[in-house]
Amino acid sequence: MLAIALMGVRWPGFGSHSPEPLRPMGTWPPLHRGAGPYCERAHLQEKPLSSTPVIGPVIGPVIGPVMGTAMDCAWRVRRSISTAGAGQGMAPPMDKHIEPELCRTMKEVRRGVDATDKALISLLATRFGYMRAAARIKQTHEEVRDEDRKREVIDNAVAEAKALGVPDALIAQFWEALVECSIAYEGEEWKRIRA
Ligand SMILES: O=C(O)C(=O)C[C@]1(C(=O)O)C=C[C@@H](O)C=C1
Repeated sequence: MLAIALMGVRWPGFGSHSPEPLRPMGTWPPLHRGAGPYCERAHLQEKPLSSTPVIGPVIGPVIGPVMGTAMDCAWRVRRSISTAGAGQGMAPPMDKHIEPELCRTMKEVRRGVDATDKALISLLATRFGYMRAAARIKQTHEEVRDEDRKREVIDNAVAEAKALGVPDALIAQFWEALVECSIAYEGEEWKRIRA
């Protein structure tokens, strides 16, 4: 048994479901920008406990399958959390979630969607704050709608979507609606401040 342990046999079940091979730090290929702020540093994670060589063969066969699942899940959540918002100053912290490519159940997917939506709302709250600022700064109500700037904002979003590999036609539609909502909000705000 000791000989097997010293040979580095892995703890059965621990991390055995991991869909990606673990690589030593620094050996991962550069991530496509589409990986986004929440996985930018994912490849810097240390190895999970699945690599523990000594105790594995002794008690692993007994508690491995149960603990393995729990540890694997915990590792995937931790891996996501520890990378949330990495390197993106404006990215809000995200609730516990598992990165999309690591999800295996709809429960995990929906938890990720809910966490993402919450972060998006936080960013939208910031954006609408800038609309209130614009409403305060613009001297006339006619200035609220600026078609040139609207075009520029949508073009920026489309360019970013292309860079991230997101369907840019959908993003263009999305931003059209977003800027129109922003104009409506800013217009109401402009009037409210001066009423
Ligand atoms: O840049 C502005 O002037 C804004 O008020 C912001 C904003 C936007 O949503 O980004 C809103 C209204 C304008 O038509 C253009 C852009």
